[in-house]
Amino acid sequence: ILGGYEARPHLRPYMASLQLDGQHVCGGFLIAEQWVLSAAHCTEGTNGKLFQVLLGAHSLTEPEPHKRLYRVRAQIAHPGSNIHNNRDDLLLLQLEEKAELNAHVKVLPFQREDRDVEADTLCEAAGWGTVTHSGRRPDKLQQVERPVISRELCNHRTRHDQTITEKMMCTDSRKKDTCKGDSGGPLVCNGVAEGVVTAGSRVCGNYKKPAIYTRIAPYAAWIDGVMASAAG
Ligand SMILES: NCc1cccc(Nc2n[nH]c3ncnc(Nc4cccc(O)c4)c23)c1
Repeated sequence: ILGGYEARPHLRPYMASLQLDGQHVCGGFLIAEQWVLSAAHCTEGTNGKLFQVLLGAHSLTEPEPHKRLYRVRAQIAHPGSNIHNNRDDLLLLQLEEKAELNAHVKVLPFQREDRDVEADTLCEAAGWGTVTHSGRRPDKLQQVERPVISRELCNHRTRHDQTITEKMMCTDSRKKDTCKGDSGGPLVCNGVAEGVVTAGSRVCGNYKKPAIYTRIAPYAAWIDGVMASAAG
């Protein structure tokens, strides 16, 4: 997160850190007791290795009550996701067991009504992604508030030039923005997860390249289907 600030500890008890060999790779969030939603691009370069999912954390390194690392039973990328574009950039992770829910570990509801969030709506992104252009990684969860911008503006040829589909949304990226390692985290508007951070052009903090999110509502049926079929 560029231009943000340290989150109030455990005020975002749905936040997940997707890790490989103890290293934060991407964000994610708890959508059900045994399921985390993240971004398919997070699996690039992982050589098919399964993530471990850290829940209940504020600091990535310090011991904290309710902080727990979960093994992953299955990682299911959306069938339409691919390395060449940002379409269908969603990843479902089934935890080895149901997460122990408590004050520090909670499920975040996601939007099921497929309707655009109005431009200028203030939403929040959070994550352990880089906090400087030189790539400094924070130990503690960061957050930033960003206004939604219209798909029309985001699709302008000087911005993302007609690549933003109706299954994506954008926020202003002037100075304050999501960045490397924030992918997979939720964009929360009025307490509901409306989007999942996708890297897009990978640029951070430049107003010419607004932040892009995969809208969740268009994928509600896919998400429900995967969770139902893997249940038990
Ligand atoms: N703001 C959109 C967004 C959301 C999520 C991730 C991203 N960026 C990135 N995702 N993956 C990456 N691998 C390498 N570099 C990256 N961006 C980067 C790194 C240093 C300085 C800088 O200005 C930008 C990214 C960008």
